[in-house]
Amino acid sequence: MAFFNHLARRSFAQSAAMANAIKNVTVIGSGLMGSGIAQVAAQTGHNVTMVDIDPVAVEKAQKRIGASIARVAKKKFGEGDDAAKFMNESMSHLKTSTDAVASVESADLVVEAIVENLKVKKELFSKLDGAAPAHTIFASNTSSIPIAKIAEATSRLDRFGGLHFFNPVPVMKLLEVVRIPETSDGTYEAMKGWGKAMGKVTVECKDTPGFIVNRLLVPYMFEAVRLVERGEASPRDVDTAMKLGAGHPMGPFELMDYVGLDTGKFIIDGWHADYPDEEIFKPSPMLEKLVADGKLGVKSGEGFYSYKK
Ligand SMILES: CC(=O)CC(=O)SCCNC(=O)CCNC(=O)[C@H](O)C(C)(C)COP(=O)(O)OP(=O)(O)OC[C@H]1O[C@@H](n2cnc3c(N)ncnc32)[C@H](O)[C@@H]1OP(=O)(O)O
Ligand SMILES: NC(=O)C1=CN([C@@H]2O[C@H](COP(=O)(O)OP(=O)(O)OC[C@H]3O[C@@H](n4cnc5c(N)ncnc54)[C@H](O)[C@@H]3O)[C@@H](O)[C@H]2O)C=CC1
Repeated sequence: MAFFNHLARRSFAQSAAMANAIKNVTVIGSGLMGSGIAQVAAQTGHNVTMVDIDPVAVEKAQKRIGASIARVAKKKFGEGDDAAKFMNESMSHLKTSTDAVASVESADLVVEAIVENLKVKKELFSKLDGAAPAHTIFASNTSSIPIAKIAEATSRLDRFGGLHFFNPVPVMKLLEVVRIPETSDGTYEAMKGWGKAMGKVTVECKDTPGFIVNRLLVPYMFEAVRLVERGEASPRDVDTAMKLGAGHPMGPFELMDYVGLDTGKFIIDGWHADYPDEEIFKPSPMLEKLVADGKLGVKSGEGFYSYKK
C-alpha cells in the first residue's frame, strides 16, 4: 500500500510541478472568451499575451477587461488602494499582440479561443506547432468541435487537450478539462492543476460532443427555439418560465444572445453534420435567419432581443 501511496504522492507532486511550470500563457482570440480567459490568467499572476488577428478586437478586449477587472476588484476589495493595486497588478501581467507566431515563443501553455471553425483552428495550431517550444501545452476552448480533430493538425498530441471555460469567464467557476487518448498523464495533470491555479473547479471530460455542459445545454436551448417556432410560447415567456420555474439565472433566449447566436449556429451545424439523424441536433430556421441578418445577440446589439441603448 505504501508503494501506491508513494506513487500517488509522486504523481500529485509531478502535476503540481507541471502546473506551477505554467507561468507564460498565450491566449489566441480576444473575443468574448479569449478576453475573459486572458483576464483571469492575468488576475491570477500569470504572464499573459492575448492575441487576435483583428487589432480592433484587441482594443475592444482591453476595454472589456478593464471594465470587468474593475467589477472584480470592487467585489473583492470595495473601493480604495487595495482595489487599485489589484487592478494595476493584474493589468501589468497582460500584453497584447496581433502576431500569433511570435506570441508563443516562450509560452508554457497556449489556449485557443478563436472562431468556432475547425479549418481555422487547425490552420492556427499547425502554424503554432512549429513556433512554440517542445514543452508547450496546446489547448482549445472549443464549445463543440472534437479536440482530436483539432489536435491532428499538430505533432504534439501528447501535449494537446481541451480547456473549456464558461461565459463570463471571470464569474463562472467551472472548467471542463478534456483529454484525447494521446494526452499524456503529465499534460492532463498540468492542465487540471492550471485550472485550479486559475481559481476554477475542474471536471474531467472525454472528447465527446459538447463534453458535459454543452451536450445538455445546447439541445435544451434549441428545444426552446423549436417550442417558439411551433407557436407554443414567446421567447420572453420561455425565459421567465425557466428563471422562475427552474431557477436558472438566465432563460435560454437571453443565454443564447449572451453566448452569441453565431457560436450557437456553429455548434449545431457541426453536430448536425456529424449526426444528421439526431433530432435534437437539428438546426433552427429561426436562428439561421437571425444569424444571416447579422443579429448575433449581445455582441452585435440585437439577437432574440434588442440591446441597443
Ligand atoms: C457556449 C459554451 O461553450 C459554454 C458556455 O459558456 S454556456 C453559458 C454559461 N454561462 C451561463 O449560463 C451564464 C448564466 N448567467 C449568469 O450566471 C448571470 O446572469 C451573470 C453572472 C451572467 C450575470 O449575473 P446577474 O446577477 O444577472 O447580473 P450582474 O449583477 O451583472 O452580475 C452578478 C455578479 O457577477 C459579476 N459579474 C457579472 N458579469 C461580470 C463580468 N463580465 N466580469 C466580472 N464580474 C462580472 C458582477 O460583479 C456581479 O457581482 P456584484 O453584483 O456583486 O458586483
Ligand atoms: N461565447 C461563449 O459563450 C463561449 C464560446 N466558447 C468557444 O470559444 C471560442 C471563441 O468564442 P467567442 O469568444 O464567443 O468568439 P468571438 O467571436 O467573441 O471571438 C473570436 C475572436 O477570434 C478572433 N480570431 C478569429 N480567427 C483568428 C485567428 N486565426 N487568429 C487569431 N484570432 C482569430 C476574432 O477576431 C475574434 O476576436 C469558440 O471556439 C467558442 O465555441 C466556449 C465557451 C463559451
